[in-house]
Amino acid sequence: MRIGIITNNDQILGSFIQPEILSNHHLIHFDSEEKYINNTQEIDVLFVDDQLIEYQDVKSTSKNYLITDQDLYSYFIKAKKAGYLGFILKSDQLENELLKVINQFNVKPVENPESDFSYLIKGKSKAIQKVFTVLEKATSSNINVNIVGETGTGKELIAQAVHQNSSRKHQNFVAINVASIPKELIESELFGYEEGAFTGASTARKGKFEEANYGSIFLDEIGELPLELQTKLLRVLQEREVSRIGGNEVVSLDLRIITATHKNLLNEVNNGRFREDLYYRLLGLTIELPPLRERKEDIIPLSNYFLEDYSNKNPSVKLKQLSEASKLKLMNYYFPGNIRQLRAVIELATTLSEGNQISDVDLLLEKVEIKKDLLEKERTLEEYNIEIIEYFLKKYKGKVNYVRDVLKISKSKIYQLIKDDKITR
Ligand SMILES: Nc1ncnc2c1ncn2[C@@H]1O[C@H](COP(=O)(O)OP(=O)(O)OP(=O)(O)O)[C@@H](O)[C@H]1O
Repeated sequence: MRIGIITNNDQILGSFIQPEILSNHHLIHFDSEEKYINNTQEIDVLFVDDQLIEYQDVKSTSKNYLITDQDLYSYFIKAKKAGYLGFILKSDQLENELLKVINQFNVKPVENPESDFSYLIKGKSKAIQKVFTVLEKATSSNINVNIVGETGTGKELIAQAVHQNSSRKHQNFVAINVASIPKELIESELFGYEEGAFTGASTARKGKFEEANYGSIFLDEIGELPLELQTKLLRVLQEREVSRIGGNEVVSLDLRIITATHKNLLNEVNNGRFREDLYYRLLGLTIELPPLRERKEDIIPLSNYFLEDYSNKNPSVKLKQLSEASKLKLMNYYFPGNIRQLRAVIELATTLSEGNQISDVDLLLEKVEIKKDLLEKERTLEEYNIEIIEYFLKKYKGKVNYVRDVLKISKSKIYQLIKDDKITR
């Protein structure tokens, strides 16, 4: 049995309810950000702060209660009409009232309330179970976490799961994608600046480290951090303090650092692109997210979850089922964009399909097409090989692992061709 509370009012969790008191129950705190609210379908009993009433779709399967400070009959009627079973008042009795409602549903305390990740991360494959085991270790300590996986495998989701299941869950989770910020802005984004620190710094601004203090910071694509900033980051991590650009004040840091990369960082170290000392500082626990094609048993459960999620978020969209042919098509596809691509394909198919079923033609999967003129010129077999390998290497943006899997050839063969200048990446 899972209990949820949606509120953006810290007071409710702060002064009225001590989170530890409810921690025997599976209390999940959502804030007003839509992404959390949209994750409430699997909650059994949900308490919603009345200030957020318009955000919450009470058609979800949970039993919904309002938390309100308006003891008004008309309000009660409104809540009933909106599908709420009742309401409890924001008062110093709030905690008792909450427990009364919970007990009414015979909610059994869960044995280990900190270790259920399945409300956020879907999938039942062995690979994902292994991820859950490492996640459990990560959340019960303050260790750094490093997530490795191809694009779209769920690295950011895992980072959120680490944060939301840790003792820091009521503090900020701040994510920053190093690769998406122009090089010259990364430093001020991470460390902040004082007014007048440089031209254009008309007001002082906190950096991401300060924003994340007491919570967690997620440094996505850390392998892209320029070398000079790696030195500064190392200093911040060693001294556990930060000061803004152009400032003298030092802020002590108490946060968890979660990093992610699609690159093999050790290779980057060996190639002199990543500082070895920083690599070891950040190392901590590593969570490897396998590509979707290596956990095929997750494809259909994930597809069903995305179908449900999409129709929950768009009340005018009916929940549709996958036909047998469409399941087969999904199972046989390669998914270079992993789970992100699967989600997009399913959402588009829902829109394209007529009726209650999604057929295989509704699933638009990018095809790998060999150039038509391939056979027009005469070549040796070796030349054909080179042309095909080069074609796929370009298609998959230089990702040798993809090409290896598609063409079933060894990585060393590809690297040899690159080394011999027979193909370019
Ligand atoms: N196990 C999962 N269960 C449900 N949704 C998932 C799962 N894994 C990934 N997703 C969804 O797939 C999409 C991509 O995930 P996410 O952004 O976490 O990937 P990423 O590895 O961080 O990608 P990138 O490397 O491109 O930043 C998101 O919409 C996320 O919610």
